[in-house]
Amino acid sequence: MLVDGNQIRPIWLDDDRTTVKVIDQRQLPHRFVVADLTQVDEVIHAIVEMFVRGAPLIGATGAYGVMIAALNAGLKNDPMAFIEKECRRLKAARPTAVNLAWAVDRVLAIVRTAGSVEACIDAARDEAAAIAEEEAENCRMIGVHGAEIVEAIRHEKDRGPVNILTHCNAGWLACIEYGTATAPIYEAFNRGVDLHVWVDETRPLNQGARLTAWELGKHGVPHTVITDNAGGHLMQHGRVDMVIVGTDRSTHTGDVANKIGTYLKALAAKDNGIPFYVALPSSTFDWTMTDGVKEIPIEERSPDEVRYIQGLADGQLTRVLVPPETSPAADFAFDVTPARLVTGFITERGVCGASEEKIHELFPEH
Ligand SMILES: CSC[C@H]1O[C@H](OP(=O)(O)O)[C@H](O)[C@@H]1O
Repeated sequence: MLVDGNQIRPIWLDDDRTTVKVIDQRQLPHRFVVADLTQVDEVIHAIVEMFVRGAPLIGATGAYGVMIAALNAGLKNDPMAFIEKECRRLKAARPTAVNLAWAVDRVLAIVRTAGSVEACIDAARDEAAAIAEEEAENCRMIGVHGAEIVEAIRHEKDRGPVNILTHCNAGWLACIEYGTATAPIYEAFNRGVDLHVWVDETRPLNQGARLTAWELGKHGVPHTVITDNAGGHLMQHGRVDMVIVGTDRSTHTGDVANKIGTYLKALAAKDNGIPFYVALPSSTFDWTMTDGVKEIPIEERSPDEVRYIQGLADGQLTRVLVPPETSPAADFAFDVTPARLVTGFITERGVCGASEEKIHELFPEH
């Protein structure tokens, strides 16, 4: 994506072809900081602490983590055993986004057949790069297919912009390029469609207020940051025409795990007859699980993410305590929206209904 005249991605390989560079998203929008990852522990730390986040980006980061494991395997007595162990650690970094395990397993399968350690390094590097490029193209196509929906809504309206509500950050900062939920927004905006985005702040880490607002602003997309609880009110008053969100893991039966609060937006959309779309590359479908509410693991993170909020004060990034020091807190990072509340999935192959039958029509190979 173009940011202040520079084409950048949230992750890239340094010219040395061994150092993985990532934008430290914890510090956006107020600080643009790049972190260097050269050790598997650093990759795991970057995923756990959310330097990088978002299913496709977590997957790409895990993929490059396999390359780093191979780079570190050379001095080990049993390099392959070392790589296998490091892959298990990488996959355990965060439980909900299916892309992490999918990407690590895909690279590891190639590495297992590579032979020498040098060959393992090259194979891992090439497969990680391939995953990144495939996901970038998948997100571009999500934008192409999703923009058709936005344009159709624009034509149905007699006046005013298409008002789109999105939750959390399913933008290019969560991917490689374009984003998932934001891809149709960027594509429709680039086509000249009059649109506006309601950006849920998305407590507790404010991925919407911090990240979605930042990237939409950099692209010049009209947007308004709102509290997480304002969406229902706006829907009741006809100020939301569609909802587009991303997902960290969606079952092949149509249940959608996404940032906490998504389920409540889907309920409000259903109650107000507003289309609720989920944008994802097929790498984010879970082809084994059938009941998302029962089966999808929901990450619980440190209560301090709820108790403290970060912002800019006197030019300094500052954390402040919100509840009483003595009040316990709980931080459920995701929830699951049942398929019955989902209008459709926007994928790289097109748009389909949120049912096993319709998903498998689009992806018959699964
Ligand atoms: C395109 S996946 C984006 C997805 O990931 C976010 O979670 P997190 O910021 O914790 O990685 C959120 O659920 C987004 O919708």
